[in-house]
Amino acid sequence: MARKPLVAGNWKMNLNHLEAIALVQKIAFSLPEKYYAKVDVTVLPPFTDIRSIQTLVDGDKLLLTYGAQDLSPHDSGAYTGDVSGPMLAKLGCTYVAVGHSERREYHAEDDELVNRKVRAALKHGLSPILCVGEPLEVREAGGHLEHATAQLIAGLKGLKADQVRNTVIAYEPVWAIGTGRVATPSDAEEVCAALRAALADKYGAELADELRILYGGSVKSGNISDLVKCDNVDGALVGGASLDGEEFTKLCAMAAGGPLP
Ligand SMILES: O=C(CO)COP(=O)(O)O
Repeated sequence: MARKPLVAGNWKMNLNHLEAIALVQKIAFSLPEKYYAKVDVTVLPPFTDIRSIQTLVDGDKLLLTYGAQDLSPHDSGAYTGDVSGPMLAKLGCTYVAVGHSERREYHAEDDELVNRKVRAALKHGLSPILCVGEPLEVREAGGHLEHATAQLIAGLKGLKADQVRNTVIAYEPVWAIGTGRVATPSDAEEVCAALRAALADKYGAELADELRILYGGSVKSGNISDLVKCDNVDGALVGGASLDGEEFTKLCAMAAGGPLP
């Protein structure tokens, strides 16, 4: 089955709302509309930027979507500093990243919490981008397939096939994030294929075939083509390169199969 690639720009803790508007305008201006037939493009800004982006996307009827980098497992209540699924849904978010390795590391998020966040996202009509991936020592010890697969299964625990249909998986090896050390296409394919096999095992081949599995970690316009040529890599979760409008636009065009005119 041909899955439409998705390129998601994870801005992390960068860009205020004015800078966000400028970047989204730049992407909208630089990526011709016809590319959206071949690639879905989304940006995941900090929470403080989302309302501004919503206004711009709605007002100018832009074809890109947007989402958030995290959400609370709760719907509302005394959870100082948290932002809930209903709040993000109300802002028109399509996606929300869950279980990014930076959240797991700096906020001590474990698989159980990640699973609750995946459920919260799905409950409110948001597509979770469930991030999995091994640290360097696990890769060096040869445990990367087991590690990523275990995180995937734990993140989706208790969910039925119908519920996971709107989920996106992102394989992001920790050693490739922000290091300039991109996984080789065959490394990425090996893990993404194993993740799809695990999904097929649990939910059946038909659903596993539909779900998009992204690769993330030092993706740039110069290496995206070889990654998306892999059978089981359906796009990218992009950090640093998503902050530069020109570079990100080029990257999206390459993911769609060709350079910009
Ligand atoms: O963490 C990432 C995306 O979520 C990857 O970051 P870089 O593209 O900067 O390596």
